[in-house]
Amino acid sequence: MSGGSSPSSRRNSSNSLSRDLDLSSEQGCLSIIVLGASGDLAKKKTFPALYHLFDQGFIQSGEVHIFGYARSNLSDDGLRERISGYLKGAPEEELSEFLQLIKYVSGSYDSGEGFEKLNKTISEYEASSKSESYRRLFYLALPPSVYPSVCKMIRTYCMNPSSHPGWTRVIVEKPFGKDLDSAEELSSQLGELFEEHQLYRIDHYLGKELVQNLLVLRFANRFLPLWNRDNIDNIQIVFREDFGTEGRGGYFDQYGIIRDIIQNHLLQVFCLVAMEKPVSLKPEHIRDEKVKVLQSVNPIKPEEVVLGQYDGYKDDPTVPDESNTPTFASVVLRVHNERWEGVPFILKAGKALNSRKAEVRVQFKDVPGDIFRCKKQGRNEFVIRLQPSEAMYMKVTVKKPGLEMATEQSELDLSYGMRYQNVKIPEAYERLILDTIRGDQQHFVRRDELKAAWQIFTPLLHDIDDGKLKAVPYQPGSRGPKEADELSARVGYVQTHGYVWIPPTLA
Ligand SMILES: NC(=O)C1=CN([C@@H]2O[C@H](COP(=O)(O)OP(=O)(O)OC[C@H]3O[C@@H](n4cnc5c(N)ncnc54)[C@H](OP(=O)(O)O)[C@@H]3O)[C@@H](O)[C@H]2O)C=CC1
Ligand SMILES: O=C1O[C@H](COP(=O)(O)O)[C@@H](O)[C@H](O)[C@H]1O
Repeated sequence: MSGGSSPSSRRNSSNSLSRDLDLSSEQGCLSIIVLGASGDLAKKKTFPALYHLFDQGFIQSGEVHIFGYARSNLSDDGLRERISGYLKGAPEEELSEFLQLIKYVSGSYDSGEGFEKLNKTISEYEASSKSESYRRLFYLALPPSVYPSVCKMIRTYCMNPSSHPGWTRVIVEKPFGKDLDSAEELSSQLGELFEEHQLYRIDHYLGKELVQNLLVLRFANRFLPLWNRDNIDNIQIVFREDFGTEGRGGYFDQYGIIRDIIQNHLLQVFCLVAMEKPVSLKPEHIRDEKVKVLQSVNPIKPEEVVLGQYDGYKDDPTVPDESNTPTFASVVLRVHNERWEGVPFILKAGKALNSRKAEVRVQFKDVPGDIFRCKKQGRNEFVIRLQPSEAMYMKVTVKKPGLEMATEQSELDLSYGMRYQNVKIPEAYERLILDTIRGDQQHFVRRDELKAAWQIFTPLLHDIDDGKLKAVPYQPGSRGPKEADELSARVGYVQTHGYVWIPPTLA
């Protein structure tokens, strides 16, 4: 938690940034409305992200007001108290200044009454602000089942008044549907109410520092023409969590790990790893390339899928005894294009495993004409660790220091904790909310991208739902089913043995 800077110095830093980014067209009175304000996501992610934006001067008193909306009967102070529970350690003065920006409005998600009241509260604040333009940002921290009715209410009662310039934007959270048909239905319902440029489909992985860095890494460097089937043998995109579905079994059981993690978070990472260079950094150019690569993915072969369910998952009373929902999956994607033909992309995610990490591991082919017996040392691997402890490292074979001409594996290492010691890496939600305020859709999922993503996974998901593919049991705290490592080996991944990393020290 940062602190210590005075509100005026925070404002100055924000002003200079605004100037650099030429955000003058994005000024005026800003209302941020968090729908589902009493819920988990709002408490744990949305309000803390708003606080951090405030703390850094990106949103400021006098310009912004925050409204919480939910069914619960709460007072302004009641909501503020809940939020401050998740902002422990924040300097008291700043926290209290931030909390004073928050108002609570209670109402249901499907009746005009509550939304009329909400609109009235926002309008009173706007009128008192004396601003020319009004910006309204709605954040739906809600279950997707209520998106259509809530969006209809926003459209009917709460749009930015046409008498004032400005905008209305809506952030929606995943899951966007359960399969291709349901996602398309949801997209059509929302599409009838809002234009695509007003909708921000959030995938918080796109707000992570090293995910955003993928584009820079690939397209701002000269050494990565190696990034193709001639040099790369296989690529793994891995998500591991060392805790189970604790308390979320009821939700999780309806979705499973493929819908929860792979179809969205890992597939977005896949897009950035596999797509071609966009024409420019314009959001539409980037998203065009993502759609293209998604459309080049071949149908998934059932023999290139391993599903697992950890022992004890069904002990949760909200999970049915006969559940076949996977808590672990390893799925091989194959891309039918000139760059990637023949290179397996192994997308692997699991809960209740032996470690927590998310990474991209690019494994290169064996060295041809191997005079140094490199094969024994292991292949070159380029690892981009998204979390925890952000890092990029390339495992390389080098001469072992000494008199002998011996080799060993070492690493070219960019550990963020070492290289950027005084830099605070922002939370994903912080960035993405700021992007929405600025109208930058680069890191949000476009409708056709979502459709292409569901097209890849829907046949597999239907087979799982129909019980045609079974989840094998695995021990909590393990690596997951051994069948997953066997699948990786079968499609070409060669595990390196004997590599030991010695963390660098400052001395
Ligand atoms: N800057 C930094 O912070 C750096 C840190 N390191 C650290 O050094 C250690 C070793 O690095 P590295 O070799 O890259 O990473 P790991 O040893 O974590 O993993 C190497 C690969 O082996 C796989 N693997 C692990 N166990 C098995 C198994 N039993 N069967 C089959 N496959 C297996 C992993 O799969 P899976 O992903 O499924 O686990 C992964 O693909 C790590 O702890 C790493 O974080 C190294 C370099 C730089
Ligand atoms: O979207 C989700 O992500 C979290 C993991 O997010 P991370 O930023 O901590 O990696 C996961 O626990 C949850 O099941 C899923 O819905």
